[in-house]
Amino acid sequence: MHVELDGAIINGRWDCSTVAVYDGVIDDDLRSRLLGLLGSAAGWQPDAGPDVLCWEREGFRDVLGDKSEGALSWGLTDDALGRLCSQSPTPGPVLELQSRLQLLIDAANPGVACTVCRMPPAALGDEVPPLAANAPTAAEDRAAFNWHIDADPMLLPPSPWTDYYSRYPNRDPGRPRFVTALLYLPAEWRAEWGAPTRFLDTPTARVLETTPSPGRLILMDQDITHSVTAPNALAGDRPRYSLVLKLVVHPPDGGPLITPRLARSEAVLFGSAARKGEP
Ligand SMILES: O=C(O)CCC(=O)C(=O)O
Ligand SMILES: [Fe+2]
Repeated sequence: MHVELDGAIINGRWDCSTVAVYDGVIDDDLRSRLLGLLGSAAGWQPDAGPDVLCWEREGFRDVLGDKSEGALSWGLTDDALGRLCSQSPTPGPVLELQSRLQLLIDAANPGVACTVCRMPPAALGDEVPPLAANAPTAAEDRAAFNWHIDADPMLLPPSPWTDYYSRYPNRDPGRPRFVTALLYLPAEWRAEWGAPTRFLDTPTARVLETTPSPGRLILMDQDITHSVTAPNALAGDRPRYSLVLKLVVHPPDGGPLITPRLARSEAVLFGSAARKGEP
């Protein structure tokens, strides 16, 4: 599935955000090794609940690092997050994920050499890690999962990044595109357990949902308003684990001013994205 939403004219150019859903990019072996990074030991049973040596109850941590009061959901401890984000060395499964994402972007942009990088600390500061994980469960306070954006190159705080690139609309041709890779990690997830990710088409208030499925990968623009939802009671205690990797996709240096694509196929237009050319 490759969907466009949030259609608008930006700087005289028709612009839409993308949500692209990929099955089969993350095979079961890589899925289970990535899930293993969210626990401390081989004996951990992911379906029984988050490993308390790596997870704690906290407010949902969005890109601003807020811990909203009273809304308790599971978040990785600082130590576990540090291990996940480490680049000395980078955990093997994360390296492999990154190289598959580069191949996927290569395939989506034939003949155009785009480069996939982690969101650098120069853009959002050291407080916002480029990797995060979620483990919503049915028992949780649903208010914990707010609508949010991950980041927007137009709304960055002053930083070395804005010194260099200034602020610009995401998807501006020739500029780095802010993209999030979201991965569903449970070994099994049934439709009746719910917990979709929701994406808001702001101009029409219509909501697009992606259904969790083992190893399913979502590539999405970071400026889309979206939210996690909690599983429903049929899921029991089972957490719906997801891994989130914040990326920037650079178009080629000095080449034609293009916007890197997130999928090769033609997009289905959702909500306001279908309004192109309307008065
Ligand atoms: O797990 C999900 O459905 C989305 C997670 C998310 O939006 C985030 O961690 O920023
Ligand atoms: Fe998010």
